[in-house]
Amino acid sequence: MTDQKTSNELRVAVAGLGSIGSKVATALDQGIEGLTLSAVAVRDPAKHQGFLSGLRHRPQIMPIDQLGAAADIVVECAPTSQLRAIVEPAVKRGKSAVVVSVGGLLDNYDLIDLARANGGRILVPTGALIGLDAVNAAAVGTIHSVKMVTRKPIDGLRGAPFIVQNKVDIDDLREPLKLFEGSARDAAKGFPANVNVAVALSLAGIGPDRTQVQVWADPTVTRNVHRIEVEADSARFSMGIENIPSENPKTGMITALSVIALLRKQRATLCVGT
Ligand SMILES: NC(=O)C1=CN([C@@H]2O[C@H](COP(=O)(O)OP(=O)(O)OC[C@H]3O[C@@H](n4cnc5c(N)ncnc54)[C@H](O)[C@@H]3O)[C@@H](O)[C@H]2O)C=CC1
Ligand SMILES: O=C([O-])CC(=O)C(=O)O
Repeated sequence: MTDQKTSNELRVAVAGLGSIGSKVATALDQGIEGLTLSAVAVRDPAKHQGFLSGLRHRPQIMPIDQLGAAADIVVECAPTSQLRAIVEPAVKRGKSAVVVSVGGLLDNYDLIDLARANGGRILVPTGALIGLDAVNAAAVGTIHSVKMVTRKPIDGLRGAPFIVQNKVDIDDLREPLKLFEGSARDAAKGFPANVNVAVALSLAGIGPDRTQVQVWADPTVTRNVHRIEVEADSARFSMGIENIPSENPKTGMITALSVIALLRKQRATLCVGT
């Protein structure tokens, strides 16, 4: 597919049609002002035939690293391991990349310089979190501290590298267990599919080394619970969100909705919130 445009609509490509990507693709297909779903990348096309046939306008299926040539905005909805293959070709061409695997940005920080050098953009939605508008605003002044506590049901944590490497048995827990306490950077290494939110929070505020994170395995909760305390020279605020897990137990349902809300803002006449 060439990079030629046929209308003023922004062409959007979705990389990965899992829990987040399938909802984003559906919303685009149903209509978001000024945006068209132009392409998708999937690992196993046969698995997604039913879904793609149900769309009103069938997008092209392309290899993940070619989406950047076929769209104005590429939405990364894949595992962290695919982040670079998705974002690099887009920002190199001066396009925008929406990134949900935010933790992966920490190991690929040069992508931000690459985007800057080529007029590209990297957009991080608030995702499964809350209040990044307030954190952004507070960061214009001075933030003294940001603390976040994440509690997830056991199903949402199984297989995390921290748990596997430290051989922690979480299956028979009867009460909450604090698994980790440290920086957002280290939390992302230990729990790459669980604390993208902590990295997004850190990038909005005081960075991945100063943002303090706790991760708890909690058999008493059924939702992914995040509580945040911010102490700044302009304000002190506490925020909390209790996410209903999607069909992927690690991922809160609101994450896809946050991406859709961000896409709606790209061409909306009225934009509310920063
Ligand atoms: N920023 C945030 O607030 C949040 C971010 N996330 C992150 O978002 C990402 C996506 O999450 P989910 O949709 O729940 O994951 P998912 O596992 O449901 O979907 C990922 C999809 O990517 C596909 N995929 C993998 N390799 C591919 C390739 N080479 N080409 C094309 N497709 C490929 C998989 O087949 C799968 O369908 C994850 O990294 C997750 O950790 C999740 C929750 C919150
Ligand atoms: O969905 C959530 O609650 C948060 C999550 O998985 C992440 O940040 O990776």
